[in-house]
Amino acid sequence: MRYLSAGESHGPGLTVVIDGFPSNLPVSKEYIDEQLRRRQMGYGRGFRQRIETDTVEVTSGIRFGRTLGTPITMNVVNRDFKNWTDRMAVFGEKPEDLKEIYRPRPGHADLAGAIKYDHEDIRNVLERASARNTATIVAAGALAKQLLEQFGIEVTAHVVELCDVVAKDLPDSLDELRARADASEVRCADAGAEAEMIRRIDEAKENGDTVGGIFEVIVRGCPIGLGSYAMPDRKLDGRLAGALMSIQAIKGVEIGLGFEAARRFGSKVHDPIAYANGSYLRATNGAGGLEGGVTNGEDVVVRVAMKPISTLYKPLPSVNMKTKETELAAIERSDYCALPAASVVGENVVAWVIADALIEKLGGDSLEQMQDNYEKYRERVAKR
Ligand SMILES: Cc1cc2nc3c(=O)[nH]c(=O)nc-3n(C[C@H](O)[C@H](O)[C@H](O)COP(=O)(O)O)c2cc1C
Ligand SMILES: C=C(O[C@@H]1CC(C(=O)O)=C[C@@H](OP(=O)(O)O)[C@H]1O)C(=O)O
Repeated sequence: MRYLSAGESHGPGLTVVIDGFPSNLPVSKEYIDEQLRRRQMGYGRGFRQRIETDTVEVTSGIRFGRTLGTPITMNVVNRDFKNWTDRMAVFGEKPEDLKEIYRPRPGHADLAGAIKYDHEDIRNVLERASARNTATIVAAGALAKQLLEQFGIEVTAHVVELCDVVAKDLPDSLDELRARADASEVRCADAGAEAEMIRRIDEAKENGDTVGGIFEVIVRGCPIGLGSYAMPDRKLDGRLAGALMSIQAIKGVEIGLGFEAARRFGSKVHDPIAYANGSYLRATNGAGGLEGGVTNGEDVVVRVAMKPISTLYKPLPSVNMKTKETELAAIERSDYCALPAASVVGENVVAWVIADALIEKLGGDSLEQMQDNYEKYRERVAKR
């Protein structure tokens, strides 16, 4: 399964085309739109989210609410485009009084992108580098989630650290964790930490600054055997890390104990194997559900680090690329903290990667064939 996406942040809209999605899956537009709504939420977002109400228009690959097995095209309109028609017109002459951007923002794609693609106006870079595009992978992930649901696989993301504030009081139950994260303005399941996190975002906003943090994604219900150790590019840990790192502003991915494993003796890292009631069990999950790049039947647990937003309302020094003079970086309307939104993006990205691995394992032409193959595979696994 693969997808391509397109669209500028303030252009007419975004498009995603998905190829290789199985046929006959009942899918709901409301579910996709709900994922898009969740992505727009979160304390610390900028004014843009008050303009947009993201929903999909599906123009191919679905008929009477079921996937056809053919390319699925989904479009999301940029409502803000109507305010940008002078600056973002697709055709026509460039206005003489167009305000161009020459002062790259440290941390954004501005400098490297302008040099790489020979652009004078940095807007030509930032429009596509923008995380506005994450709406497309969320729409794709929303389809993936509906597929995973058929196989009892669920994916949940929640914020575990924001700047220097760490969530500590987390429930054991995944349902409770999800309910609390969904009810939280920062998608954090620890109410005490949430209040402190909100204070950090306020502090950043007051100081013209920004904050990032860490979110965790948990996948429950994966069968043993998704991914493979046989070739490096088939390893599911690498595929998850690659997909998550490709989200804007993501700078680190840990699986299971992650970096902490490097600090411990092996006996305190690896998960002893037991067998009871017809299945293999682990009392611990330091591996985060992945050994050799293959799911081992435990929860897949991934932690993802997001850097603070690059655009600072109190900007850092930069260089005017026209004059080469030292000047402060440009200011674009911006979020102060987009960690809660990024966690929703991460949840949908992980759903996409897991669904892709499931299709690979079970054969992805139709839902029925996948279900038959799943039943047979489960029977085999139960005999081992
Ligand atoms: C949901 C989300 C919202 C974001 N909002 C902004 C923003 O408002 N302003 C900004 O400068 N960067 C924002 N970013 C981050 C930039 O898009 C990102 O830093 C930039 O494209 C450079 O890519 P890199 O950080 O991956 O190197 C956001 C990222 C995410 C995931
Ligand atoms: C538009 C979205 O995020 C944008 C991501 C973004 C960036 O530089 O990445 C910059 C901001 O764009 P604008 O200047 O239009 O407010 C964010 O709002 C979105 O997530 O829907």
